[in-house]
Amino acid sequence: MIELENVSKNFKDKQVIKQVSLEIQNGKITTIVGENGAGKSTIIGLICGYYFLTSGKITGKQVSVMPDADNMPINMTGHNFLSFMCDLKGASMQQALELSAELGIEQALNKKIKTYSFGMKKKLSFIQAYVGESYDAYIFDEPTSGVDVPSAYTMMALIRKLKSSNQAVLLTSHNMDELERVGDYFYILKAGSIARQGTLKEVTELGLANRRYMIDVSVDMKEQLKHFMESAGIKIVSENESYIEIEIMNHMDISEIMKPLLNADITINGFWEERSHLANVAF
Ligand SMILES: Nc1ncnc2c1ncn2[C@@H]1O[C@H](COP(=O)(O)OP(=O)(O)OP(=O)(O)O)[C@@H](O)[C@H]1O
Repeated sequence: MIELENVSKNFKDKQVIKQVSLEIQNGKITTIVGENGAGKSTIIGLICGYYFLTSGKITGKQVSVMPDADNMPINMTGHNFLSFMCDLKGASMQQALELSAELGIEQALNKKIKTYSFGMKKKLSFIQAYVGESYDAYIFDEPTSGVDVPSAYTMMALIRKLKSSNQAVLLTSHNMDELERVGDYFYILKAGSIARQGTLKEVTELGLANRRYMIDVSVDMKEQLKHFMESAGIKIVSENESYIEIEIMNHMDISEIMKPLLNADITINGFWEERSHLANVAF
């Protein structure tokens, strides 16, 4: 677990991180979301001790990090680099080799890193960050940028494994779908400050007084469904060919509508709560 309390950072006279407080808890994937220049990498740099704090406090500093920047020893082979990192971290080379196979770079390990593609270097960097135990947190700064889709999925599955073994993980990415799939807790960073934080459900709430649900209904049953809702006093806020959107008061339990609806013999194909997407609230 790592905790930041009121952390600020100035570069010369420019304050780029402003009173940021956040927690990277064990057994959770914590994410920082924000546009280019919002301050994500600077926060990671502060946690890792690359930069001095201007003010505030950070508790827990044993981190294993996959940095965003490409700063690998390009004249080493991938194998030598991993072996060096495993020695340094007291980690298992066997695990590093297994991860190399999972990410499809095992054939390239005998070659020098300078011959690697961008994505291959990212994979190598991911592996060196992943191996080893007993860290306060594992930090992955944009691990999947420039990585092919299957490998990005593999990386996310591996990160989930860290979470399952009760490790603390901090993840940044510009891929909102990816973050929505794996993130447990979100910090939305805007110009160096936390603008919003919470679970996906919390940060993407529409902020309306009432909740809205979309119902996908077969076309021939739509009128019947509308009639059902109107008789139950439920407001229909929009509709199209095969969907209706209803609004219910926040204090109302949706099962009060669902139970009688299931008994009403109306074929429902789908039912979900309308929420904003992470991208809508983050930018
Ligand atoms: N070493 C530095 N000296 C001066 N300013 C810096 C330094 N590093 C970062 N900055 C500034 O701090 C701000 C935050 O940058 P940072 O790299 O943390 O953003 P980011 O959210 O990681 O962006 P990206 O999504 O592009 O990676 C930017 O305005 C950047 O110009």
